[in-house]
Amino acid sequence: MTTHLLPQTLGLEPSFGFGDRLGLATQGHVAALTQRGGPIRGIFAQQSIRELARTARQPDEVMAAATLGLRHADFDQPWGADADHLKTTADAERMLAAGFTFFTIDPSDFVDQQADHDETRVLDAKFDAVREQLAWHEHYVGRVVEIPNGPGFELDEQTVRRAIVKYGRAIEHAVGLANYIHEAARHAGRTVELEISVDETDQPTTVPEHFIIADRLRVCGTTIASLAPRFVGELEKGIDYKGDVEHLTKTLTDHAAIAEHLGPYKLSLHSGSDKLSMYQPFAQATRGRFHVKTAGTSYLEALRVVARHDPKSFREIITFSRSHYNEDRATYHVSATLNDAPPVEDVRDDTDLERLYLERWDEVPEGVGFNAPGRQILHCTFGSVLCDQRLGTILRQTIQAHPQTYTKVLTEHFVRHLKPLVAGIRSAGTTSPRRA
Ligand SMILES: O=C(O)[C@@H](O)[C@H](O)[C@H](O)C(=O)CO
Repeated sequence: MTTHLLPQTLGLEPSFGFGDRLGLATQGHVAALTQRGGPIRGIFAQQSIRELARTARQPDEVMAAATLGLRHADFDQPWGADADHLKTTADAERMLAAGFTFFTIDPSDFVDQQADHDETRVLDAKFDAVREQLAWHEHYVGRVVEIPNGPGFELDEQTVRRAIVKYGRAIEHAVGLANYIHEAARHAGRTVELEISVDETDQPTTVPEHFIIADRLRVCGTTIASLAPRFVGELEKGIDYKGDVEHLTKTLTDHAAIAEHLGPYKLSLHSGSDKLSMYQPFAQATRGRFHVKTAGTSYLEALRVVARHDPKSFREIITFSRSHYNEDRATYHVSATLNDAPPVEDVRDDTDLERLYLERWDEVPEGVGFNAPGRQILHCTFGSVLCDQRLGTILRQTIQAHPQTYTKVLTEHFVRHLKPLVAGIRSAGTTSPRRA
């Protein structure tokens, strides 16, 4: 059976990112996608520059691990490779050289988040400072926007000024980096696709802001495969969605209508691990034009293998992770504190300890609110554990000694993720491109 050993662009097909911080998870990822992925394509090589730095890995190691896992699994479908959260041309060069095909541009360093809170006097001063450079203000003020099958709104002066101050420089940076990536890929004889991610802001991306971002990209000739807005609610690492799913669904429908009208392009869900209550509405509202990005949850399932085969080392990893959590959580959206989960010495039973630190949303007894601070403490400290000579070695050796267990727990875990996504595609009545 021939296999697709090289990643390729996936276009508008529904896709799912299986970030793998150990480089040992691909076979479990493939098993889950093959079992319950339906029309969803897999992105089996996915790491952000931040993850590479925290795990001291190189892009070509990520690509090699995914390719090896796919070869062992005899995988014969198209797949993608996501160079995630790129901020500079140097980031892009590294990932292009390693053969990545999907480039996620992260212009968040140029997003002025304070604009959401600035009083008019301050906002006007900031706007006056950029109005010459970002001379597209007149193009939007007073415009009445009617999106087919979507929202209608008027772009008043304050809305446009705030959007320009908040996102204007970020859009310019994203367009510049997109042009660089396309030119570098052309020189290398490669085909690539782009995502723009503005998901890591404190405030949600409003529908008018999304419209202005997408329309500027269109006017500048920047074609994207996907866009990652900051959705409403709380999308914390390693746990389910926190918020009003009904309100989320309404905003997803609006965002999807803009993507259809100004693209088409996919909506991308970052921190997509374990967002079980989001998946069906997300897939349905986008009518299958979505990308879901996960990474931390595969690392947590690796710790589950240690919990089951070497509980003593699992205890040591928890204690070590707790000692690093307050520092490592700095760039991640999490709410757990060390007081929310007990130190290992307070939990005698090993099974209880696995449940306390690795409990999943669908294992929570009916009526008990899902909150998993232990998951967040372990999720954010992946880099410290993997780079610790002793514990990183124990973790890798345990997985290599019990590959079937890792494949089993990953398959079970990602089937839970994929089932609601496929159900959402089907309930939207789309006939997403069938597998070749
Ligand atoms: O930790 C990271 O930097 C990545 O996993 C990043 O958060 C990624 O974009 C993501 O959201 C995966 O869940």
